[in-house]
Amino acid sequence: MSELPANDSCASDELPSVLRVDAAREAILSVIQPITAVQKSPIRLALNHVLAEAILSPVNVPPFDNSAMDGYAFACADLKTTAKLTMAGKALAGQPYTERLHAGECIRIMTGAVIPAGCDTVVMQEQVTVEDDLITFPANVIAGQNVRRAGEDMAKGTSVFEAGRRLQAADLGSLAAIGVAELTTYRPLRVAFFSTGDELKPIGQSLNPGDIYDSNRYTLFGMLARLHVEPIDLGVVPDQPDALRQVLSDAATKADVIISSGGVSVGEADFVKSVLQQIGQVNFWKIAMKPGRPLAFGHIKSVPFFGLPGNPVSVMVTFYQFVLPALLKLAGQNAEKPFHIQVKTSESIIKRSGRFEFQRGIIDYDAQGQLHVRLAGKQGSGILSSMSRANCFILLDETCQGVAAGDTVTVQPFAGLI
Ligand SMILES: Nc1nc2c(c(=O)[nH]1)N[C@H]1C(S)=C(S)[C@@H](COP(=O)(O)OP(=O)(O)OC[C@H]3O[C@@H](n4cnc5c(N)ncnc54)[C@H](O)[C@@H]3O)O[C@H]1N2
Ligand code: MOO
Repeated sequence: MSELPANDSCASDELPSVLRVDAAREAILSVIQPITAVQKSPIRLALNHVLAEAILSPVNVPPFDNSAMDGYAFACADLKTTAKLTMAGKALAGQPYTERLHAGECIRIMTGAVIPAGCDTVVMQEQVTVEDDLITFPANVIAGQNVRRAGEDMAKGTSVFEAGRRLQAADLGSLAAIGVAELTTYRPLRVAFFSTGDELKPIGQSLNPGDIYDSNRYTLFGMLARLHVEPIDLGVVPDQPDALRQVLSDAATKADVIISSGGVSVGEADFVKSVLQQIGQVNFWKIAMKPGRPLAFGHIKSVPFFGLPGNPVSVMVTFYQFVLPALLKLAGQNAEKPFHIQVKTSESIIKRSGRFEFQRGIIDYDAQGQLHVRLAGKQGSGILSSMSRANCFILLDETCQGVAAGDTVTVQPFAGLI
């Protein structure tokens, strides 16, 4: 691999006493205690909530054996001696056939209708010949075909969901299917967040020389909004220790977790670490990663605090890699393995050893229909547009010294948060 790009915002890779990415994540998770406060809510309002109770099915789903096809139901044994059966009645979904079935008879049946007593098999109507009430069946009918068994989806008394599950759309349907109207879930996390920096202006105001618009509060808001949290937007805090102290102390009285962006490096206006040290505790503040090396993690009283770096890509990467797993654990959600896949890269990737890199990539199909990944443009930690273009992180570990086109790399697809 040749030279690094000139606009690399993290040029020095040789800083001492930095934590590895996995060690930092473990250190964070080891001090996060899940909340215990719960609430009851109707299932529709529980979408995206974390279940605080295990759910066993009180019923069978489906509740009865029923037809998977529009067609004819009968006792399969009857077809041993004849291919023709006489239609004796009709069963529709919600309108069961209740008479007794005699030998040599079949029932016209619709999808979802109860399988009448005495029947065990259904043939779809396209496969029979109908002459008035006489139905001729094909050969090779298999006993039990097209019958959906009672409880085959969710059996009475068995586990449907474990506590700690974050409820998805399909789950709401499953809960409705077993007749559950209300649930106990953990209450939403209260997440306070703010930006720091004298250069930051809120959108709607005009920019003076040296000013930029505050974008981090919007990316943070967007990622938090995808989770089930109560966001507490504390705005932009100037680069003044007193102001920071005030905002942080106040946030610790009302939030379950506090997130800031900016002011964590070594510049003359970077006060986050020193203020955290005064009013709380700094657990660590440097990680061997790019982007996102300066990340102050600590707590104020018992409230975890994440001081994310100010660069717009760094804020998103560190949120995804550290804040997200912490928020999920804090919210009571069961841990999940990160979803990583191996994909060929269609271009070479520049990387020097030392730090774990999260480059922004696009997983796509090439002209031959093969899955591949390519870079989502420039990789500087200020290139926020690369996050909008990307659909995954390309994970390059500390020892990697660049990747050639055609090599296989590990990618982490964005999971609906970015
Ligand atoms: N001498 C050193 N300088 C820097 C180092 C270092 O190790 N030694 N690390 C660099 C790295 S890597 C990063 S990342 C940044 C992180 O610094 P801070 O967290 O103190 O961030 P700021 O200096 O406040 O801002 C960095 C950059 O991002 C812009 N920014 C900040 N907040 C926002 C916002 N809310 N919306 C949009 N853009 C924002 C800010 O204007 C700066 O351009 O430090 C490097 N320096
Ligand atoms: O550019 Mo720094 O490593 O982004 O976080």
